[in-house]
Amino acid sequence: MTGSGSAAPAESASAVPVREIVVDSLDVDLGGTVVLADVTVRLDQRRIAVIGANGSGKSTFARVLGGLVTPTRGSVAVHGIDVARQQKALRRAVGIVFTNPDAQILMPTVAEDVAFSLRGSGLTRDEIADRVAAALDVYGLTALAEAPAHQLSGGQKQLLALAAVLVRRPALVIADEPTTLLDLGNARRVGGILIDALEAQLVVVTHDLEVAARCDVALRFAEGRLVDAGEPAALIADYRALHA
Ligand SMILES: Nc1ncnc2c1ncn2[C@@H]1O[C@H](COP(=O)(O)OP(=O)(O)OP(=O)(O)O)[C@@H](O)[C@H]1O
Repeated sequence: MTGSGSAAPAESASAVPVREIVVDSLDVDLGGTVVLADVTVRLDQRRIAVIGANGSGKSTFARVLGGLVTPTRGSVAVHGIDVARQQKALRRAVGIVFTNPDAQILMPTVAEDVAFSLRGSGLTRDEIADRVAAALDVYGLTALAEAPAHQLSGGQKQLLALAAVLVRRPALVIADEPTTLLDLGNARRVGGILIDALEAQLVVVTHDLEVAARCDVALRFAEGRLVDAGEPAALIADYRALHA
């Protein structure tokens, strides 16, 4: 299909219902450049892959969904939340994992950084401690709980950033190249968590076509336009053929 219309619904791996992302005639101009043009799509699948060439607009699309870039024209609703008008509700609903984890580390130690995500959550100290311990365990960071966060390796920081986002249990997780810095074992660990175990809806921007293939739907951007949306296997085969 072309850049407008609905992506074909795909079966969700999770029994938990997901809500919808509705993008209507979205344009984004940045610094006088058209970065996204006329993007229209409805997404109710749980795992959504965003692929395409460097500079095609993938990260900008993800940043719009996360409220970090404002639409120039058109509208975007994430689970019924207007991204341009309801920033506070959007921040509660969405967790964003950036490519550069340094930008997300806010506290001196690993455990404090994960706990910081739960400030204002209404949980008791004990509940926070339990959630933090469980998150550190899932990401293999327990032994580093008291380590200075800024001294971790790049891959360990990536795991910490994921733990700090997912501990809040957001309804939508946006991950921009989440496995870029990870070794094979940790890439599998993170892929397993995001793709297989997560109950939240996931938008993952990735150049890793194996990750994209494991999603329920894939979107392909080219030169700021959504040029393909649908079942990942066929879409990826077409994309590979373009570069054969
Ligand atoms: N703040 C900005 N001002 C002007 N142009 C921008 C800005 N941010 C991004 N762009 C441009 O928008 C285009 C799309 O960028 P974007 O980061 O969304 O692409 P991408 O598909 O995620 O690329 P990559 O795969 O390389 O990460 C690029 O040409 C980029 O230079």
